[in-house]
Amino acid sequence: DFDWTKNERSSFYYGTFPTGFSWGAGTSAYQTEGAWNIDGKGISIWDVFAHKKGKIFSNDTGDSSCEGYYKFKMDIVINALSGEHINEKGIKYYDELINMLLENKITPVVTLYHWDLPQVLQEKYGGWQNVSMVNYFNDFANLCFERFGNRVKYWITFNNPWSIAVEGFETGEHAPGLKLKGTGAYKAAHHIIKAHAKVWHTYDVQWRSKQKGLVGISLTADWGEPVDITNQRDIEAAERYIQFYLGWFATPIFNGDYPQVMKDYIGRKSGQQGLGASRLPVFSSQEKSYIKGTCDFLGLGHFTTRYVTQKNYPSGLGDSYFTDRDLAELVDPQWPDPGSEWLYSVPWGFRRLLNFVKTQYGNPMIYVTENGVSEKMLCTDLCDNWRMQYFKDYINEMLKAIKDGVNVKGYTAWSLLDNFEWDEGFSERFGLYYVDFRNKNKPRYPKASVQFYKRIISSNGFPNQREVESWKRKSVETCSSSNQLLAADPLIGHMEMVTEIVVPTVCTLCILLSAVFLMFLLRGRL
Ligand SMILES: CCCCCCCCCCCCC/C=C/[C@@H](O)[C@@H](N)CO[C@@H]1O[C@H](CO)[C@H](O)[C@H](O)[C@H]1O
Repeated sequence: DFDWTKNERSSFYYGTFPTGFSWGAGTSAYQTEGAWNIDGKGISIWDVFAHKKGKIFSNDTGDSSCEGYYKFKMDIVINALSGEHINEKGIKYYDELINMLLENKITPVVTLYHWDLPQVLQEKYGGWQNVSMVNYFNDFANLCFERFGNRVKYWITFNNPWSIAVEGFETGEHAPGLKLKGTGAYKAAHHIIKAHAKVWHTYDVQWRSKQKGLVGISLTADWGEPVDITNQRDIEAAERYIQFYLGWFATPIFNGDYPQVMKDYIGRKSGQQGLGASRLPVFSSQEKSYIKGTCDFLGLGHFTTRYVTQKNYPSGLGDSYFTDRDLAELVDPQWPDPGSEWLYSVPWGFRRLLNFVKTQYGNPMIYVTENGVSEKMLCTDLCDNWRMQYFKDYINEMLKAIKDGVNVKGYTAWSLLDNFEWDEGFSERFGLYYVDFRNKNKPRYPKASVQFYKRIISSNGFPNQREVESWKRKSVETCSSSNQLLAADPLIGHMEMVTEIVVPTVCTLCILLSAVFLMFLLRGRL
């Protein structure tokens, strides 16, 4: 069992990762591609949500975003870190993307669902509130296995189902923007877990022997640390925090059913509300055994930590996912928080979370799929010291976890590029590369952190103190010149406008005027 009382916070560990450890940087379709209505692409729930006024910071949309649909070839070069109707143009785009990744010796790890459900499925069936999504998602996954599976060997069914369920159907901050408090998130999660399991079985039965790939799911979770490690009630509250976050999805997939503590708490509160059944749906015994074991590897997204303490929420006063947990979340004001208001840098929480996964789910193979830190929109400093510090410390805690025996096989930094940060629009930047969204060409500029991350990758870790300390210095040296280029960008943008709009317009006018003048001249002569 996980030992809650052991909280060792050791100093920096110099050493390297096991040979063959994988390194990467992540992106997602809606957040980077743009081209929202091009080449026959259907409309997704995020297209519709972002077009509604007042849903996204500054009413930003992902309509053009980083223009990744057009610029992916360039992005692959910079990433060289060491239904019924099938849209063939879309298939061609992903074909080329995958081929180009492979040509550049980058292994594609493909996420089938990163939140952009076709809007038609939302309108017709209620999206993830409806069990019919299980079959639709399975058809889609099957098509992807058929078309891309000869080249893609790592498949992730869902990215961060916690956010899909809670932010999409409980708080309504994400698409489809529904506030079905205390029921919607549980129902969505139930169907997502079933859909995941079905897709894993489809791969297992129809494709695995030919394609020899792996299918996993990517779960995101914060770490929850008891406020008082000697207080049993705080320890139990912290464990509930994790079980309602990670365990909600991981326990059915690894152990066959929802965490007991979720069944107990939601069941009791539903009873107190006078409901005949728990708001947490129930898996039949057949479903439990079908779902159990449907994970070849666990993708793990992790960004931050909370202190947790017991807090009772009497039933009947606005029941929700949040009040079902009977806990309060706290943060230490000393923790650095450079960007998103929910994101505090607490590296030691990462090692604790990884060890929790090891003890709870039988030490599965883990790929860290998302980990990173943002800065606010107005920050245009490419010398991102705080991000270098974040990556250095979080990656180091992951290394310590590997030394503890956790089976981590790879790490993906979030994110390759600044991009559309969901309800925060473009106001929070997570990228290793800065994207100038003011310029229609969306130029990319390397931040110091990408140089730093490249050094971690090429050394496969942190060889010794002297070398690691020199990395920051060297990375900052290169970012000052990029800062100058970025500062000149409005000027370049202005010059581009002059060459692309003003000059052609003036030339056209000149030609027209000359033609009119010539006509007058000829008329006079005749
Ligand atoms: C008792 C009542 C309390 C009510 C409190 C309600 C407030 C809840 C708000 C929840 C906000 C959680 C925000 C955290 C989200 C992250 O886990 C999530 N963003 C991680 O997902 C990935 O994030 C990346 C960067 O943010 C990136 O956008 C990626 O696409 C996501 O997968």
